[in-house]
Amino acid sequence: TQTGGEHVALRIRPLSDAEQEESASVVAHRVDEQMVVLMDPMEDPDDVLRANRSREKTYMFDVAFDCSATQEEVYRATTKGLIEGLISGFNATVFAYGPTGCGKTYTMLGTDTEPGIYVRTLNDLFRAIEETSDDMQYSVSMSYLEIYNEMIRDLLNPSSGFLDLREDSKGEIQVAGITEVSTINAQEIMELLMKGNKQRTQEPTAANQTSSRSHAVLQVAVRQQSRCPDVLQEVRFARLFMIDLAGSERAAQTQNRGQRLKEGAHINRSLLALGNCINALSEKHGNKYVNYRDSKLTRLLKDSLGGNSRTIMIAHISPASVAFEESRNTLSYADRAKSIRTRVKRNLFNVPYHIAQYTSIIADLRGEIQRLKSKIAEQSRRADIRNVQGPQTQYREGSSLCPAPFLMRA
Ligand SMILES: Nc1ncnc2c1ncn2[C@@H]1O[C@H](COP(=O)(O)OP(=O)(O)OP(=O)(O)O)[C@@H](O)[C@H]1O
Repeated sequence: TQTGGEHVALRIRPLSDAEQEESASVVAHRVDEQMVVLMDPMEDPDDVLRANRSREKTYMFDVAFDCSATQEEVYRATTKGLIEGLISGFNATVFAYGPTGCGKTYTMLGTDTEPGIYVRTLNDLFRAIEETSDDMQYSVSMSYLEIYNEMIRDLLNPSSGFLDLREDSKGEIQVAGITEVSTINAQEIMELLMKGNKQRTQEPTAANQTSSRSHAVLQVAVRQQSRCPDVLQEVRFARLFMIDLAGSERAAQTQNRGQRLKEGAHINRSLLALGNCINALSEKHGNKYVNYRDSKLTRLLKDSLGGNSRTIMIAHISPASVAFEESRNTLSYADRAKSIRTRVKRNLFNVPYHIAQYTSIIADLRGEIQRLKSKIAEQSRRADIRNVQGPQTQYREGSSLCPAPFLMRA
């Protein structure tokens, strides 16, 4: 068992064209590797009387990035470290949080030329598996879904309708009927994810032309088993969730009406439930009751948030003055997430063997017994021959064939 601290990163994206056109100033700055300052755009630096009412605030995270950070740097500092644990049976979760248009999809999926965390993680996972595959046998499967208005859709097979969450016999939450893909070709995966992402419910909002209205969840399951057959076969199983959350802005702030307002309410329900779980989990001595059942997202993430998983949150903000309120909300949400503590244990279990497998193991063991029996028989036959020859040798004392020690004893 390991105690994993919540790992919270913050990424500030570059000013967008629209923000530049609005002549927005930059109010969010990365001070150093961990510190971020959000300045108050309303503040007049010459107004000494109001200086102590400033809303300027600094925040500390495990790691902070600004617009100069590359996709590789963000991946290395956040997610890369999870892979070793994943192939040893530890669950992990990475989620991208933040308001619409602040770079969540860019960080997670990225572009063809600047791929994000999904593909980089899978590439390194496959490489790590290849390096240990002499002794271990792995199977990897992937699924990609969205949660939109509290309904689950398979992004790899959108025509399959809405899917249900079920709890399996081990108490783990599974999505019934989801498409599972097993491929270790990174190019193929990127194509699948790009295609899947196009199936996401996206609509232009006032805040983002191609705003994702849903939470997208890429789930990777890794199953590992020793290559040598044994009656009690140990199996390690781990799940990695990589989640691109829907925009966290309040419905009212994006001037949404009708359907958009309803979506906003559902998105907020999931994010509120997520926030409530984070709050409950981060209270040191207070109420430890965490209600995961409040939304599909928190039910699916039950193990990741409070239970058995290493969790990384990458919060995203715009640097622009016009986004001050949203950035402030995001920074304090991410700040609260820092105090979650999870206990992570390796997922190990023994597979109950099928009768046919027992029969083949018994046949193998019989063969092994037979081989050992004949080896023992051969050895005792040789020993008998030596015993018969031994005394004769001793009687030939003095002869040139007699070994020196016998001569001396005589
Ligand atoms: N770090 C970055 N560097 C360069 N471009 C970026 C960066 N972050 C975001 N962008 C660009 O900003 C735009 C909005 O980003 P993105 O779609 O990732 O936002 P989002 O947070 O996923 O939004 P939504 O919640 O609406 O889906 C995209 O055109 C994206 O390419």
